[in-house]
Amino acid sequence: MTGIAIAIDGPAGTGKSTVSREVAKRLKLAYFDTGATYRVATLTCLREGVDLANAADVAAMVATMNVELILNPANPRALLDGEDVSSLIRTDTVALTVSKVATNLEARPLLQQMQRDVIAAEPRRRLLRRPWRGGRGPRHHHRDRPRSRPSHPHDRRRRGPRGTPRGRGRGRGHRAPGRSWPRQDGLRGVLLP
Ligand SMILES: Nc1ncnc2c1ncn2[C@@H]1O[C@H](COP(=O)(O)OP(=O)(O)O)[C@@H](O)[C@H]1O
Ligand SMILES: Nc1ccn([C@H]2C[C@H](O)[C@@H](COP(=O)(O)OP(=O)(O)O)O2)c(=O)n1
Repeated sequence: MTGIAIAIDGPAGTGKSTVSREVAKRLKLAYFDTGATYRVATLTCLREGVDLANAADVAAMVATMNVELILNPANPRALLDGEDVSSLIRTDTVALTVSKVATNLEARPLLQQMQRDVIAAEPRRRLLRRPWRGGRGPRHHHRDRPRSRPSHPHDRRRRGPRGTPRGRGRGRGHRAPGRSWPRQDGLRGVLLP
């Protein structure tokens, strides 16, 4: 047996996340909020002015976004280009638009692969994945992933005219303290000691 899966279901706002975090805390598991990956992707697109109805543009942005998730159940955080966006991704603006990214059949497999990468890179502690209400996306194979960073019309704006990073002076090269699994682009998990 490789693990135990616990499903917690219920309407929004009924305490699924709270229970999941508490379970993770008590069992000393990492806490990986997969919904946060969709929320961060949505925030990124909103910030960069990407049309959420344009599946290819959204997917290109998802493929290049620089996200770190702190998997500590006592204080799970989401960092975008080093900036803590944990509160921003919970705003109504994101909540009302995140489904457009979550149902984007080009972006979804990229995010799912990133989620698998985070899980695969967390060998020492098991992960508790938050349950969610919704259907399954298409299965995605590693070989389908773009091998290099795709060119994108928003790239120039993201980098700035002279290649300056976005955020508060802590761009792509920034690494949060703690163990991390950096990728050139994309999502990574960080579990603070
Ligand atoms: N047992 C509880 N008693 C009181 N408030 C709770 C309880 N569980 C969760 N909450 C609060 O309810 C709100 C929604 O909880 P959350 O875990 O985010 O729900 P869900 O993940 O199901 O959407 C949060 O503000 C949380 O603090
Ligand atoms: N594994 C997941 C987790 C979330 N999603 C979708 C479902 C929602 O539209 C968004 C945000 O998920 P989140 O769990 O934060 O949403 P709620 O807490 O239920 O409001 O992402 C998904 O498609 N797959």
